[in-house]
Amino acid sequence: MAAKSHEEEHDNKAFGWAARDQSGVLSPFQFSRRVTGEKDVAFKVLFCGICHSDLHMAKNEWGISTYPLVPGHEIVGQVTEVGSKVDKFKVGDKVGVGGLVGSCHSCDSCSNNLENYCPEMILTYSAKYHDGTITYGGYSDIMVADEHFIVRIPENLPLDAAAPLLCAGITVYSPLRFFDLDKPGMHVGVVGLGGLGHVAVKFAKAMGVKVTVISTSPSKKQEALDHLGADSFLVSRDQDGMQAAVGTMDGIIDTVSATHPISPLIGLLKTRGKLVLVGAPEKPLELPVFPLLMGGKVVGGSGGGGLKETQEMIDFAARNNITADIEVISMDYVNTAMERLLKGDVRYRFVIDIGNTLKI
Ligand SMILES: NC(=O)c1ccc[n+]([C@@H]2O[C@H](COP(=O)([O-])OP(=O)(O)OC[C@H]3O[C@@H](n4cnc5c(N)ncnc54)[C@H](O)[C@@H]3O)[C@@H](O)[C@H]2O)c1
Ligand SMILES: [Zn+2]
Repeated sequence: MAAKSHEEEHDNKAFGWAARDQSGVLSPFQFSRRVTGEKDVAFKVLFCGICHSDLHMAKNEWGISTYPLVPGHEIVGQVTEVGSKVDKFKVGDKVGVGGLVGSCHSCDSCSNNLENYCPEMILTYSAKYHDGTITYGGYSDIMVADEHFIVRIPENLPLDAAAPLLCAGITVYSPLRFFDLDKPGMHVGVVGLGGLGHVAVKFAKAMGVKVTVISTSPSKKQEALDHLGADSFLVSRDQDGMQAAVGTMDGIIDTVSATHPISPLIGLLKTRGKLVLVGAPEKPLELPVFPLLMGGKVVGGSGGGGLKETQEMIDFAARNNITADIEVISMDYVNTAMERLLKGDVRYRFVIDIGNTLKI
């Protein structure tokens, strides 16, 4: 039997924008989503952030993309239907979905609320769901997901500026907590002042940490200090400034999306300091060993976060009035937005107004 088309494999009609090949260019796409199952929550998508991962995936830079590919994993909206066994959500609730829509629920990682590290975790798009069909992300009109993967958006957060917390937010919050870089008085560096980096500054400041932004763009200095609340700003090419900061940081969150040298960053760490990589360049970074040995330093990584921690992060954001700084765009601007994102020309996250601008 021939496989059913994207439009017919499920009963609910859906519409979004998809990349068709490695050009990454997005265009309108009709597909379908499953009928709301007994543990599912269905919602109308209102806003969706554009993460740099969407760009890497649309262009298949990590070699795992399946086309047609509907990106989007910073998805927020309002619940339209819940399954008969859903008890945490009701119609009208404001909710979101981040990077994950499934996991095995029985491995060590899942048992420890780390669904993000489950070997069978299912990404929100371009992955195979339990029923064998391909998942599609939030650049689309409707969404359906198991209630376990649904996050409640606190009432006081604006939906558009809260959307990026579902990926950018949890991606930086989780390592600050796990690597013990969340203690008041500590000194943390944030490398790359983009979508992830700017919310890293906000979370770290709310935790009482002293923050230094390390960036290639001197033009971002004033805003980082005055507006985002960073304590200091280092231009990575400024050798004198970098030299003066050697050995001063307890940890560094590196959000850079392209390959870059990490030895200067390791140099900034105190003895036993930690460099945590969250940016995901397509090519490997060079790992210099001696700078690590000299000072017992640690290089680690972190990917997203589990669902319990994601809810904790967004509740923390609500208590501390943390949202992303966004540029809201219409759906048909998405390809231009992707080009600008590649050039670092956004302060600091594009969010698509799906509810008002996605038209068949
Ligand atoms: N670990 C995870 O779970 C996770 C989650 C989300 C995103 N990511 C990855 O994190 C990276 C950043 O994502 P984002 O959405 O914040 O992207 P972004 O484009 O908004 O920010 C990236 C920042 O890196 C800077 N940059 C780019 N190339 C650089 C270079 N060669 N040297 C120094 N700085 C450079 C840019 O100017 C920008 O400020 C991407 O690779 C993305 O795929 C990882
Ligand atoms: Zn992301």
